[in-house]
Amino acid sequence: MDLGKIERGVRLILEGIGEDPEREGLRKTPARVARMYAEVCAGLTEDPHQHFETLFDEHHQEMVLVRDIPFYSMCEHHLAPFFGKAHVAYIPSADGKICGLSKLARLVEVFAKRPQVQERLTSQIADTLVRELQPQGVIVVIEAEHMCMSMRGVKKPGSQTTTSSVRGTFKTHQATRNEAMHLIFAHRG
Ligand SMILES: Nc1nc2c(ncn2[C@@H]2O[C@H](COP(=O)(O)OP(=O)(O)OP(=O)(O)O)[C@@H](O)[C@H]2O)c(=O)[nH]1
Ligand SMILES: [Zn+2]
Repeated sequence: MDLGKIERGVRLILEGIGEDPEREGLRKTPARVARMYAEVCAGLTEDPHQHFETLFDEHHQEMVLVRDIPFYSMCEHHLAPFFGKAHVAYIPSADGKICGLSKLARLVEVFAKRPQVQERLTSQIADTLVRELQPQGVIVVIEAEHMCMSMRGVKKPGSQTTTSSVRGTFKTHQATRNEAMHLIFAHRG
């Protein structure tokens, strides 16, 4: 990550909007923003595989669901935040390979912390789980609000975008898919 380059860019933006980057309140802003971008885009330099080096053998042939995983990402069109909740479910492989529950949330983080579109975020999580766990099925549902739609442009605060990526059994077996959707959404009444 080239922090100096980001700093120079932020300084140019400040000049571009007619601000004085040398005034007291803004003097450290380019450096702060550079550190912020390094943090919110840290997933670009992370390999999701690192989170799946430790797996457990457990003959659990039913669904595992972690619901309501909060995330923050950056829309790649406007570099404005989009944020919400991810729900990640899988059915372990026939030979019974499971991962630590936190790893599902870590996977969301790796792909959220980079310039994204919600559709790709959803499918990257699903496809990585397929690759790492060879599960019988995976379903990923993401609900998010996009600041580029809330505070600018079409200005529709509160609008929620839902995306899903469905693999394996969840795709071929309607009842299994319905069960996952029920577990994800039913608690909302
Ligand atoms: N499919 C998809 N679109 C997104 C996402 N985040 C933002 N967008 C959209 O990206 C589009 C970019 O459209 P453009 O017409 O190039 O940009 P714009 O003129 O700023 O568009 P407006 O937002 O409509 O003002 C907008 O419609 C955004 O709502 C996302 O995660 N997925
Ligand atoms: Zn946007």
